[in-house]
Amino acid sequence: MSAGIDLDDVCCDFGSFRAVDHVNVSIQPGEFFSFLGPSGCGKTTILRMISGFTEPSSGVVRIGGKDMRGQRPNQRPTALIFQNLALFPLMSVADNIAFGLEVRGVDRAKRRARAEELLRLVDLPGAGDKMVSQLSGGQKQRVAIARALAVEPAVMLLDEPLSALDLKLRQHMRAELRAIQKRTGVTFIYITHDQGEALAMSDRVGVMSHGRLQQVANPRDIYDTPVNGFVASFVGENNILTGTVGNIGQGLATFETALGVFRARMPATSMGPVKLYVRPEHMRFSTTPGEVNSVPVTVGDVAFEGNFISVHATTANGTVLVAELRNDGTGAMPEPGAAMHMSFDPARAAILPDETAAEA
Ligand SMILES: Nc1ncnc2c1ncn2[C@@H]1O[C@H](COP(=O)(O)OP(=O)(O)OP(=O)(O)O)[C@@H](O)[C@H]1O
Repeated sequence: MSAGIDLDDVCCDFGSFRAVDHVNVSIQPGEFFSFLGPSGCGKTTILRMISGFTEPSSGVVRIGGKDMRGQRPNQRPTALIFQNLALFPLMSVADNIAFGLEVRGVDRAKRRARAEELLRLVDLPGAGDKMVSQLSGGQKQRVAIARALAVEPAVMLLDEPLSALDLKLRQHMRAELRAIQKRTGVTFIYITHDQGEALAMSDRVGVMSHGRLQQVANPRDIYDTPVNGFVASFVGENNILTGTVGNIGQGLATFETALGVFRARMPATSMGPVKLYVRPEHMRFSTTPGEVNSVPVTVGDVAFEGNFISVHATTANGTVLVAELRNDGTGAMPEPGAAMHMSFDPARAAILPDETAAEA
């Protein structure tokens, strides 16, 4: 019932502009896979090439191992869900869900039974007789998913389906979508520019920039071990320092900056420019200098955010460093104006090819 998808060296050109640039990825049957990236990076174009609305300029899309060249959208085992749901407002919920089955000539009793089954699946049991106009945004979204699932697609393609919903509902629907995907076992391909959505729902995430797939990994690895400055900066926050690499050995390197010499992981030797990236939650404060990677600072803004405390501090040369401290009552809590030391564990900092280099 679910199928894998292979994008084999796929490119898509619009005139002289290359929107998708040599993308290679294999998505497993039953996987929840997200393409994550900023506006214009080529996500929708990838989805359109999978669904058949756009043909690749070169390369091959395979669904369930089958070459899709020449296969029209309605010949592909895919269903597409957009932000604008295009439900029929004057039809009942059940008729909306069963619409695709009616087109295929399935009889009324079977359509109704299938609609009820799908309503239970999306957690709207008994809502079949309601009109679409009586539903909330989140309920409409679930009806749209049920309607797409009615025709038993092997692959669901979701194009920012939650972006029209308010924040609370969006967060709730993340868990719903994930649960629906697990229950059905259908392959979900989800595109979004919202890192929180991609990280929370996906088995794996493909981060894109300028038509290129920068990294494909599970959410934890995307966040903890980004391969370059673009991924590090697009997914989460960072303190970023410029400098030059000194000695390299056993995965760690020294990095000479205007603030002093630091040690950090260097996952790959890069021929181009590199920068040092440290996430705010890995910065520590102390009243005495730390043993490694320590820099004296003057504490600036201390913002209480509930579960964490965000602290800005300034070094002697005016560089602003940001820390996020857990609000758990442990560790020295910086006070505005205090002279302190900030430090970070070398294993928690990375020297990576810099952002502009990754995007070039
Ligand atoms: N039919 C087209 N003709 C010309 N250029 C196009 C066409 N479709 C897309 N593009 C361009 O290709 C690039 C990628 O577009 P795409 O819609 O895939 O991006 P996206 O990552 O989905 O962005 P968004 O998040 O804003 O939807 C953009 O620069 C866009 O302007």
